[in-house]
Amino acid sequence: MEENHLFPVFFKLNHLHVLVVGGGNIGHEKVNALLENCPTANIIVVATWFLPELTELAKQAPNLELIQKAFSCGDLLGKDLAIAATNDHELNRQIWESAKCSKVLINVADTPELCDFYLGSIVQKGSLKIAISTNGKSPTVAKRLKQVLQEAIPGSINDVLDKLHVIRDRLKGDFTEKVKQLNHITEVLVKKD
Ligand SMILES: C[C@@]1(CC(=O)O)C2=NC(=C\c3[nH]c(c(CCC(=O)O)c3CC(=O)O)Cc3[nH]c(c(CC(=O)O)c3CCC(=O)O)/C=C3\N/C(=C\2)[C@@H](CCC(=O)O)[C@]3(C)CC(=O)O)/[C@H]1CCC(=O)O
Ligand SMILES: NC(=O)c1ccc[n+]([C@@H]2O[C@H](COP(=O)([O-])OP(=O)(O)OC[C@H]3O[C@@H](n4cnc5c(N)ncnc54)[C@H](O)[C@@H]3O)[C@@H](O)[C@H]2O)c1
Repeated sequence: MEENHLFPVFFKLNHLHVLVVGGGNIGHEKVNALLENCPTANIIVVATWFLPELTELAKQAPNLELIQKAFSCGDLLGKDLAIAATNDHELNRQIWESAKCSKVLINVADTPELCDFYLGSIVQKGSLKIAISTNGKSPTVAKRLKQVLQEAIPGSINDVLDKLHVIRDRLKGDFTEKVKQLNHITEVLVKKD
């Protein structure tokens, strides 16, 4: 069976600066995904035109800026992550090349082979977040699995996390002892009977 070699991490987008090139359907979809996860994400979108939905989003999101212009290499200055989401395949490749020169991690929406990272399908229940990837094979299956998990995981998981957080802060003793106690308290979560 082919393995998925992607390494998942959870970025703090309010600590980073993201450039999105393209403000059409996919640019809008990607910005929406970023903001749903982090409403205060620092995002600049550069595009020759914008979907009205994006213009609306920019009125609400405090750190989302839209700049109407054609892409130039300088747009990557000071950015940590970039998403190339224009409808011009050759331009997306040029944006990738510029990002590589600037050591900016990039997602090229129409070319998975060029992506340094993929966006995942995200399940959210309060503090809990699960990211799903199909190795780029079927984003639609990722979306469906998200729906299944969103239904299956009870909302009460957030109370469990809040309580465990309090207990974790209160536990005394050395690290090994803490781990032992936390494993004991949470045993019930994996017990089958
Ligand atoms: C998970 C999600 C996250 C997000 O975007 O936020 C995401 N795509 C979503 C939806 C979606 N994307 C597409 C459809 C149409 C049906 C279909 O093609 O299946 C639908 C379904 C829909 O919209 O209903 C089309 C599509 N997608 C890519 C290509 C290019 C190609 O494959 O060549 C094309 C063809 C374009 C064309 O044909 O022109 C590429 C990628 N899409 C990824 C992520 C990365 C792989 C993730 C993984 O490992 O599974 C990767 C590799 C790169 C990236 O974009 O990061 C989000 C689910 C949102 C949710 O959870 O609700
Ligand atoms: N990864 C995914 O999830 C996914 C899903 C579907 C489609 N796609 C791919 O995404 C791409 C974009 O599709 P779309 O529907 O958003 O296109 P679109 O036509 O809706 O939008 C194109 C955007 O690119 C901008 N643009 C074009 N030339 C530019 C330039 N020189 N400088 C700056 N901005 C420029 C336009 O201003 C516009 O905002 C397509 O290639 C499609 O194959 C990816």
